[in-house]
Amino acid sequence: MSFEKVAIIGLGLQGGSIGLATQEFLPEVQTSGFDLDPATRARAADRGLVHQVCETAAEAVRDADLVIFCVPPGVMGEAALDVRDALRKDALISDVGSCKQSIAAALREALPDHYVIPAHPVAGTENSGPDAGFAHLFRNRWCIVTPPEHTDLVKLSQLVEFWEALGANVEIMDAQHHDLVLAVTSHLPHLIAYTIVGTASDLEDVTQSEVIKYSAGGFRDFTRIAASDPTMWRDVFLTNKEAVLTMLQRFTEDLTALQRAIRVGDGDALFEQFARTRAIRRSIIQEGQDDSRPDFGRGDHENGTKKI
Ligand SMILES: NC(=O)c1ccc[n+]([C@@H]2O[C@H](COP(=O)([O-])OP(=O)(O)OC[C@H]3O[C@@H](n4cnc5c(N)ncnc54)[C@H](O)[C@@H]3O)[C@@H](O)[C@H]2O)c1
Ligand SMILES: O=C(O)C(=O)C[C@]1(C(=O)O)C=C[C@@H](O)C=C1
Repeated sequence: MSFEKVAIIGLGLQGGSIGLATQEFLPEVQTSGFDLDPATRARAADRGLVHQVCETAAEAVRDADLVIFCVPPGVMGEAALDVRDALRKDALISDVGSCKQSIAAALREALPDHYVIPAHPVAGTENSGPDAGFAHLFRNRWCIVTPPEHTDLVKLSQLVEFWEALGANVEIMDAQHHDLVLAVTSHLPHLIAYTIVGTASDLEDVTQSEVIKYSAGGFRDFTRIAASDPTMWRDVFLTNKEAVLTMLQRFTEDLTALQRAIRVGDGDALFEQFARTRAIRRSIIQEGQDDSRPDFGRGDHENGTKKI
């Protein structure tokens, strides 16, 4: 492995998982970490999320040749500014943020003299904080790397090698394209889940206890997604605003078309749409991309997504 010391800023789900995975799959690499929250630092030390939990961000990045920011999207820039003067000159800067264009801009503005190669592991759960991380989070999951034009190819291949060592399948993508794709595959589904769970619990003739009692079906899957971290998701929608609004516009048009089909009794239109989406789900399963990985089910780890 090209890196000798990896510093992780933010020791929640992502930071903790990177720390644990690095220790498990790259035992020769030193890991250090910092979190703004003292209770999280204490818990990170108890769980051994990294070899060394530091009291300051500057101390964590000292001598590190890879620094990964694992904080909410809205504070990437300020977290980077915190370490600017303590960084090694040749340290590679990366992150795991869910949106790429605005985070890349914030990191580059804070650290103009460093190589910044952003990344996004498309792997997560609805849990957050220092107890949420686990070493196998990235196994067989995509990690999308969004290098800037004319990036240093050696540094890029080192970062790819790092993520592959943690078990991820790496894809290189343009940041703008990433934000558009993830707006529809990740951000919009979260917005829909937050909306539908809120709507159900707001209904005057449906009590809270009924929402819980009858949520054994499809609705239950929505409640899992809607339990995701409010800080992170507030930041995702504010930092990927344009792409989300574009996709939301398309979604609203399609929803209106279905609404009309129901109103006018157009069963063919409904059947056609549902048959098309069923085929999509089945092709995902055929390609082995469903979420029923043997290491990702109930009981295999403490805090991963449980199938419900
Ligand atoms: N949760 C997911 O499913 C998921 C998946 C892929 C990527 N991401 C991205 O990963 C990043 C982290 O998300 P997470 O799920 O690990 O969140 P998390 O809430 O579990 O962890 C974030 C941690 O950052 C700490 N923090 C906040 N500001 C800080 C600062 N200025 N300096 C140091 N620490 C600070 C918080 O105390 C917290 O412990 C986000 O940018 C998110 O978009 C999340
Ligand atoms: O499985 C989940 O709970 C997730 O929401 C993970 C998920 C996703 O939407 O796929 C959430 C945010 C990310 O940036 C990447 C992964």
